[in-house]
Amino acid sequence: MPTNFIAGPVRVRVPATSANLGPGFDALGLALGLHDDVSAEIVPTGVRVTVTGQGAGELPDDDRHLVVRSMRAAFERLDARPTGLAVECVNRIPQARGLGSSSAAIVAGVLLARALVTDGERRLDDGAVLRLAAELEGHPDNVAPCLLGGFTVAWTEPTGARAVSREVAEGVRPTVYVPTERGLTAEARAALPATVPHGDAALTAGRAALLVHAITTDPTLLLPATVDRLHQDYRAAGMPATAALVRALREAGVAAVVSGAGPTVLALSDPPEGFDPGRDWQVWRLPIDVSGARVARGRLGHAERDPVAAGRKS
Ligand SMILES: Nc1ncnc2c1ncn2[C@@H]1O[C@H](COP(=O)(O)OP(=O)(O)O)[C@@H](O)[C@H]1O
Ligand SMILES: N[C@@H](CCOP(=O)(O)O)C(=O)O
Repeated sequence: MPTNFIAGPVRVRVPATSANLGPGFDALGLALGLHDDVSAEIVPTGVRVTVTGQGAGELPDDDRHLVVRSMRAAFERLDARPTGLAVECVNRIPQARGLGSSSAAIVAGVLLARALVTDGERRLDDGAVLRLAAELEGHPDNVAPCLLGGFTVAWTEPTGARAVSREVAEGVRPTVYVPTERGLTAEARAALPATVPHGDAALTAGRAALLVHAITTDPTLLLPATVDRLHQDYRAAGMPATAALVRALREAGVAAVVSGAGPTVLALSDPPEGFDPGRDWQVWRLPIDVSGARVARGRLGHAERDPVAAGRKS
């Protein structure tokens, strides 16, 4: 049976995410109140991508664009063949910084493709969307909070990725310290060893379990709960300023970790009055995104087209 497309554009708002949260490598993640807005429409021919904000003038404007590649992957699952695509991206999530920009682009693409197909939700349910997005990203810990919002635990079974989302306790106050320099996740993953000492694995597993309790119930435990021995030390040489800031914040009693694969630093509690991060970081206090990716009919409106998110001008 031929696939039918809906008439007119659809849009999606996708949150930034911070993965790992210290000990939860490739498993734990948090959705943050900083978003990309993307719209897509079926057009008679060709592929056209416009980008405003982060990545404008750098990202490809054709089939190589990650949103389009993700749409293509979803269309394939849906057995749908669009004639052409027009995509508009308003990006606020800094790219290659450890804030899940690639996952946001992938989730946007998969959800937009599904929304453009008339019976898309029936043919690609939410579980299938998570599985496909995790497959495209290569690990599930960013796409899970991006889709579900809140704090998520993700894991992979033989059939693919799964995830649960939990509400975050009051008193968890995320701040991100975003540097100018970039770091590609693929390169940071290449810095990891194939095996780790049993003691490091055991310690980290215990802290990851404690973190689920700390972040959902008792934030006073966040400092011990964010100790990791699986990835941050191995990656420190590639991001010395990040490692130094994590250390300084932790010595000041702040539950700070490398955000994702870095080089952004995530603090889950407030720094002491007058704390000086010591160089030119962009420092953003971000709310938690509780709803995850949201899809709607229609093109981007005036508010969605503002590339600078409210409160993000520090
Ligand atoms: N909004 C976007 N649109 C298109 N491509 C993107 C977007 N965000 C990220 N990417 C692609 O993903 C790369 C960064 O991915 P990655 O190294 O995983 O960093 P991050 O931690 O930001 O996800 C970018 O260099 C770019 O190629
Ligand atoms: N678990 C992954 C998380 C990568 O997150 P990103 O935001 O840097 O893409 C890893 O640590 O490699």
